[in-house]
Amino acid sequence: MATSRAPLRFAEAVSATVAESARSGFFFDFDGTIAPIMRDPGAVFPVPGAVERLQELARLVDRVAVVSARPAAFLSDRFSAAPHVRLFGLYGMQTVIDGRVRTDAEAEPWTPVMRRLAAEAASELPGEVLVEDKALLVALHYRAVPSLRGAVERWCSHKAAELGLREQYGRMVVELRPPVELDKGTVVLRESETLTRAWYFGDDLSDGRAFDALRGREARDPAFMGVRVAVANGETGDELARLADFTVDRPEDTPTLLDQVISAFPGRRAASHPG
Ligand SMILES: O=P(O)(O)OC[C@H]1O[C@H](O[C@H]2O[C@H](CO)[C@@H](O)[C@H](O)[C@H]2O)[C@H](O)[C@@H](O)[C@@H]1O
Repeated sequence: MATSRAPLRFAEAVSATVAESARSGFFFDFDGTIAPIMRDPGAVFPVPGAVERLQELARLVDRVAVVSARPAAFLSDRFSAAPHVRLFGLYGMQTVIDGRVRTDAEAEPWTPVMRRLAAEAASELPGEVLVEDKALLVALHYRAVPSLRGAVERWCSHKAAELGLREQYGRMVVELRPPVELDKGTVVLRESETLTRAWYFGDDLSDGRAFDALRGREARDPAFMGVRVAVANGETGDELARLADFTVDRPEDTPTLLDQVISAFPGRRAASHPG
């Protein structure tokens, strides 16, 4: 099921992780990686078995985290049954500490700008564009009408230049966000500082930053092993898969791959799959 894309063999990656479990970590993107892609972002829940696998892994290694563009409150709701899983939302601009959402101090002052931007998007763009107002981020979805991609991209480029914002392209979505130096790569780099093994699972362009962060760390520290797992999909193309050590075909396969990891720990069986 897992396909090796590089010299690293899956069994080697697993045994090296088990051998250094106290200094190992697993990091997961959410949408398209451990959750299905759907028309309505609000209707998305993790694939069957994902929450249980992440919680199980969190008992076995130093840390497990979800690193997503979703708001931290959304992640908190979806992972309420996995209290040991760390949650980083809005590309690291939010995190959940002791059950409370904390927002990055540099990003927070941009809230009024981003709220106004969401209102402008709703009034200036065609009604078929779904405006997802995430308080500090505005996501403009054209999944319902893919032919609106050009109009959405032009509007975003214009607004980014006018307001000094950053653009992030994704799966039938363009996002505008404050110009703070946080992304999935900076989160993973910081969170894996004390680790010698770190796995990252992703499906989209923004996940490339996390893959790059692991590569960079490997280059600086020969004792460090990064493991990149891509969830293949036609929308992102093969760009991420080419950078990955292993690929799975769809989010529903991620828990199955995690079963292979979990069952390698002494005395462990994977959590039973509810699906
Ligand atoms: O970092 P992620 O957790 O992968 O979040 C990336 C974006 O995911 C969501 O959009 C994507 O999934 C939607 C639901 O399946 C789908 O309708 C949309 O076309 C995809 O782009 C989320 O709604 C965005 O806010 C995230 O930026």
